[in-house]
Amino acid sequence: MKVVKFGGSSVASATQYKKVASILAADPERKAVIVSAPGKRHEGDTKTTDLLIRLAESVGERDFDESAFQAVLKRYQDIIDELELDSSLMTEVEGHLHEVISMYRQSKDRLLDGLKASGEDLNAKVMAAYLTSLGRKATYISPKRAGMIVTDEPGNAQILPESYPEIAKLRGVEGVLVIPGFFGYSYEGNIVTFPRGGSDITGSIIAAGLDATEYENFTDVDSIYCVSPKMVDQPRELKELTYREMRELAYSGFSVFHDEALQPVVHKKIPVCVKNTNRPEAKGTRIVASRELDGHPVIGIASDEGFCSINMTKYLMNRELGFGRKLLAILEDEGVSYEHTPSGIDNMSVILRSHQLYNGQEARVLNRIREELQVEDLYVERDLAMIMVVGEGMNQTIGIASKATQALAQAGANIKMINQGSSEVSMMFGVNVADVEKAVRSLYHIYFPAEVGQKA
Ligand SMILES: Nc1ncnc2c1ncn2[C@@H]1O[C@H](COP(=O)(O)OP(=O)(O)O)[C@@H](O)[C@H]1O
Ligand SMILES: N[C@@H](CC(=O)OP(=O)(O)O)C(=O)O
Repeated sequence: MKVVKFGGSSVASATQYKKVASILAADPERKAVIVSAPGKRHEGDTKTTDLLIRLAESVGERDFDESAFQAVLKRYQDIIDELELDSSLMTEVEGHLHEVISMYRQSKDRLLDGLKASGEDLNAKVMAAYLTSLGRKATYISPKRAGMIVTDEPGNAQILPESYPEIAKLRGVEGVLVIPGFFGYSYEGNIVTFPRGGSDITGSIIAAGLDATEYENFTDVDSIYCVSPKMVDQPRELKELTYREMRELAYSGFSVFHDEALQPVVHKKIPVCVKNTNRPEAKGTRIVASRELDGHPVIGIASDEGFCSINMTKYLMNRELGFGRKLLAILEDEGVSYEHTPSGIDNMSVILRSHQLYNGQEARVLNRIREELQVEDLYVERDLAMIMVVGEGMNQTIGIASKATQALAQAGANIKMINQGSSEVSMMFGVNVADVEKAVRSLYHIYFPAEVGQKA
C-alpha cells in the first residue's frame, strides 16, 4: 500500500486536479492521498497559504481585509467551477473560513494557524468531492479523525508518538483516504500547523502510521537534482540517495522535500519516491536506507542563506573549564537555537539563523556574553550563507576538501568557516551571501565535470 502526497503546485488548479486523479487511477496501491493547499499556477502567482496569512494578519476586532478573503475564495471557486462540482462546496468553504476567524479572533497565533490549516483542509474536502464525482470511493479524513496529535506550539508542531497506532486504524477504511497536509491537533484541542512546507511531514507520518510500502511525493520536477535547478540549468538527476544524504541536503536548502519529513519513515525504512505530477512517467528519485556508491563521492551541493555568526575571543579560552557550556546556556536561556559552533584555541563562533537575533535580542545576548564570560572581543557577522557538500562516498575519498577549496577560490568566494561532522557524510562552508551562487556553480563544475561537459 502506498501513501501519496501532492504538493501545492500539483493541486493548484482544475487541470492539476485531473492529473492527480489519473495518477491515482493508474495504481490501485495508492491508498492514502495527502494534499497541500493550492499552490502557484505560474511564476508570479501567490500560494493560497500566503493569501491566508495575509488574511489572518488583517483580522481586527470586528473586521478583516475583504480583498484577501475574496482572493482565497476565488482559488477554490475556480477549481470547483471548472470541475463542475456541487456549488454547496463553495458555501462550505466560505462558512469554514468565517468560523475559523470568529473562533480564533482573540488569539493572533491560533488564528494564523487555524487559517493556514484551512488551505489544506478545504483542498482535501474538494479533492474528495472530485474523486467521488468520478465514481471513486474516496473519503475525506480530518487529522483529528486520523488521530494526529501534535505538540501545542503554533507554526512548529511535532507529532506525538501515540498518534501512530491511531493512524494504523485507518487501514480499515474502504477506498481512497484524502487527508489534508500541514497540521494536526494538540491535546488542548487546538489546530497546530507544522513549519512551512509541512505537508511533506504529514505524508511521512501517515506512511509510517499505515506501514506503507512506499511514500510517493509528487511535485513539479522530474527528480531531485544534485544542485538546485534555480542555480544550475538542468543539473544531474539523482536516481537514489540515502535518508542521511537527503536529511543533510533538505536541511541545507533542497526545498523540494522538507527536512523534518524523513524522521517518521526512517525507522520503518519506508522508501520515499519524489516524482513529477506533470510527467508521472519519469522515474523520479528514491530516498532509501542505503545505496550502492556510483563513483560520485559527492551526491549533492545545497546552500541556504539567512545566517549570522557571533564571534568571540578570549585569551586562554582553551584552559577555561565550562566556557562552551556557559555560552550555550546563555543562548538556551534567551530562546536562541544555534546551528554550528566552530572553534579555535582562544576563539569560538556560534552560527545561527539571523532572524533569531532581532534588535533587542541581539543587544541582550551580546551583553550577557560580554559580562558573564568576560570575553575580550565580541562581534556579530551577518549576511552569511552556508554551503553543504554531501555524499556517502566522501569518507572513503581523499581530496574532497581540496577540490572544494579549489572551486571556491576559482569562484572568488572567501571561505568564512569550514565544518565537517563526525559522520563525514557532509562538509560545510560558510561564505558571504553575495558569493553563494557562483560558489555553488563552481563546486558543481568541479564535482560533476562530465555533466558539465555533456551540456557544453
Ligand atoms: N535539488 C533540487 N532538486 C529538485 N528541486 C529543487 C531542488 N532544490 C530546490 N528545488 C525546488 O523545489 C521545487 C519543488 O518544491 P515545492 O515548490 O515545495 O513543490 P510543491 O509545490 O510540490 O510542494 C522545485 O520546483 C525546485 O525549484
Ligand atoms: N501549504 C503549506 C504546506 C506545504 O507543504 O505546501 P507545499 O506542498 O506547497 O510546499 C505551505 O505553503 O507552507
